[in-house]
Amino acid sequence: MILAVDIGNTNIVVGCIHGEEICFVERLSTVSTRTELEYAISFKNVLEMYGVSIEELDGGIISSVVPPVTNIVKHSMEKILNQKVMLIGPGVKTGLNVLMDDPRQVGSDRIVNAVAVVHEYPVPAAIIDMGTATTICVVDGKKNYIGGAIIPGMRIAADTLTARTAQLPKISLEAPAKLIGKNTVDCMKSGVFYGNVALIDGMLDKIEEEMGQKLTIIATGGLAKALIPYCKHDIILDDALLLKGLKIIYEKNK
Ligand SMILES: Nc1ncnc2c1ncn2[C@@H]1O[C@H](COP(=O)(O)OP(=O)(O)O)[C@@H](O)[C@H]1O
Ligand SMILES: CC(C)(COP(=O)(O)O)[C@@H](O)C(=O)NCCC(=O)O
Ligand SMILES: [K+]
Repeated sequence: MILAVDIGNTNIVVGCIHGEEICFVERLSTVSTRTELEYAISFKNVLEMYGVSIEELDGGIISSVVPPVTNIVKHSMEKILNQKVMLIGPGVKTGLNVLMDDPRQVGSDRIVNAVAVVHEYPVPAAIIDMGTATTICVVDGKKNYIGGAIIPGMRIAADTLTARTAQLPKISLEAPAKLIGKNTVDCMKSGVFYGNVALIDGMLDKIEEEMGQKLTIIATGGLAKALIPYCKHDIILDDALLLKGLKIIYEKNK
């Protein structure tokens, strides 16, 4: 069994993978002031909650898009596992052909998601990751990573609307009953929520147009579950996509 960790700008996703089976997926907040010990205690607690003992773990792997937190988390995992932990980055084989101006610039979460997709789903494919940012990544019919888009995440969009105006309150991110809002809060919720639904559908239409073919579409990330069911495209929800990619990369490099 391996301990797989994905450090995002809002949350650290933690999971254990045994063979092909994802045993659990949980989230801790990404907090740059937390210490190695504090993260180690959190990881130990999560493992204990799911009845996983340290002896069952063969190793660990991390993907991070938050450099200031990467080493703190890496060292905390090494403390628990008592061995070196693999970090996605230079020198780690992913098997993915990244056709970008500078492949090193691409966020490791986007690479790892794409590795899982080419392994598990028909290509060409588009991956939507709705986290702090909403990212779209496109894999072509030859399993090349060819690019995508980076969009302000739904929480960022809502919070910026609140922060940069005098009269707009902080809102939660659920779908209001009607698209045409009758009060400030419902108007904001409609704009942010249904606006993002339209954005996803619109981007997918345009991407399929540019590619000249239909794509398999897979969505992941903390906000996907709530929003994707409202989209008109056929979209597969896969909460564990990144963990699956980490497992594949771990096996390739161990
Ligand atoms: N289980 C959940 N249910 C609803 N919203 C969630 C859940 N998990 C995360 N979120 C929301 O998703 C966003 C972060 O998504 P996540 O994929 O964890 O981000 P990142 O990878 O950027 O750290 C936040 O706005 C958070 O409030
Ligand atoms: C685009 C991101 C900020 C998304 O991060 P997240 O929302 O998962 O926290 C991250 O993948 C990143 O920092 N990428 C580097 C730039 C790039 O991918 O081109
Ligand atoms: K992410």
